Amino acid sequence: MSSTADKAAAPDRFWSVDEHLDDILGKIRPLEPIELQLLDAQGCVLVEDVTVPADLPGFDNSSMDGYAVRTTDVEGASEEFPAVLTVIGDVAAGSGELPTVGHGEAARIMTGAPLPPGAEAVVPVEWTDGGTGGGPAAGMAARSAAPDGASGEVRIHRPAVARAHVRAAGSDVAAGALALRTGTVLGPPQIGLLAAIGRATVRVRPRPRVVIMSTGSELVAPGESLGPGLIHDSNSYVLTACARDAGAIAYRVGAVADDADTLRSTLEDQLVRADAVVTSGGVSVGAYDVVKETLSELAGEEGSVDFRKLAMQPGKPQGFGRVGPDRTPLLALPGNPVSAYVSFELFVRPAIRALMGLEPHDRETVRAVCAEAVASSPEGRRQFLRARYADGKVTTVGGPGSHLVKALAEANALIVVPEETTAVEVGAEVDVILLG
Ligand SMILES: Nc1nc2c(c(=O)[nH]1)N[C@H]1C(S)=C(S)[C@@H](COP(=O)(O)OP(=O)(O)OC[C@H]3O[C@@H](n4cnc5c(N)ncnc54)[C@H](O)[C@@H]3O)O[C@H]1N2
Ligand code: MOO
Repeated sequence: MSSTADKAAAPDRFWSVDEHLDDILGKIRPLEPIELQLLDAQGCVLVEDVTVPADLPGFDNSSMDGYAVRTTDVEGASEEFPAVLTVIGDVAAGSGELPTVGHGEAARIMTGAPLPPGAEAVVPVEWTDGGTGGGPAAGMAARSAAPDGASGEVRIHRPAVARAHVRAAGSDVAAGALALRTGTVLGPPQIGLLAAIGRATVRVRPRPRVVIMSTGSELVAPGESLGPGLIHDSNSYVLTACARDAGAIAYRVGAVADDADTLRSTLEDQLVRADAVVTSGGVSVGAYDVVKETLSELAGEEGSVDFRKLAMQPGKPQGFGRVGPDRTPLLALPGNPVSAYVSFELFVRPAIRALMGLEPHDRETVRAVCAEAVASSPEGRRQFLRARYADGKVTTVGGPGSHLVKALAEANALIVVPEETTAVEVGAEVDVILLG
């Protein structure tokens, strides 16, 4: 990592990709935990050990629709010589009052219903006549259509061992056991487990609120017509989508004009709802690069943002700092659309994950064979080429131009050409970041 003294000594030096990322991650702390409703906690990191308050399942219950019986009553039963039992009633899922099954008796029972006292096993309805007096039943008639099914006689065609088709209380997880350990990322199955054990809320690190601001007086919102020299603002959309995809709650701010006062006041307004701010555009060396101009002048309570050149392509000009009274992290990305996207992947995505208390890096990098040559790559810069990866092979899509959004939309990977490599031959192996 570069010290302040290094920077003062060489203000124009190129930062490596790793130095810039280290600088960002070194200054980002995970957000303070809060209690969230289960569904709001999806994708978040748990910050408590969750123990199971009561057995799951909470009671012995049937795993099949069938008949709850005593095993001795069905010993030796067959289709030819069925055991004939008196049906004493129904036990449906949710039944609170249970009939006691005595000798020579059976209760018709539904999947998930509590095993009634006296019964030792469940015989699936397909192994009975379903109370019809005919051959093997395919299922039970609906209670609404045949209320008498809960009475009369049933012929059982097979014997049953004790506990057959019975799910024991606590067989999923017992009371007092650890359900989920602190640090667990809450995906759908973990949320399901929490709900099953009765937890309505959990303590997690929240999703960061990320404000996305694109800048540029040439930008017009999609859906609006273009005047001369104007273009549609795509960066704020792609970056908002990226931020959501990374796990953030993203707030897209419409394009801000290249005007220092507007930028400053918009930023001030947005800081109240931001755990991080991402800007695009205005970080290069032009006369209208207002982000750089405005944010590099911040001082004292306003925080500070450092603008630097990175040894990468695309994504050379970048800014990073902390702004406002809460020292909210701000990442200023270059405006070229591909540069903005690649910069998000490399720097903002890990930053969002760090705010959530997650391992910053989640994109998989694999080795792949280049199916076509890369004619040239700038020496001293790590190049990220848009590509399609499949079955161990990778092919570039589009060229290296940072404006090629169609090719970006076709890519599923980035080829990483190292700083010292200036060309890649067909058949050579390269690192490929899979974009997921
Ligand atoms: N003389 C130099 N010129 C440039 C250099 C340099 O080193 N010397 N660096 C180039 C590189 S590399 C990049 S990347 C860009 C970065 O420029 P800015 O961050 O200042 O971005 P802008 O000038 O605002 O825009 C660049 C380009 O991208 C388009 N753009 C911007 N915002 C959006 C948006 N929200 N949606 C769609 N397109 C957007 C904008 O119209 C420009 O075409 O600077 C190079 N120049
Ligand atoms: O670095 Mo720029 O991001 O090459 O187009």
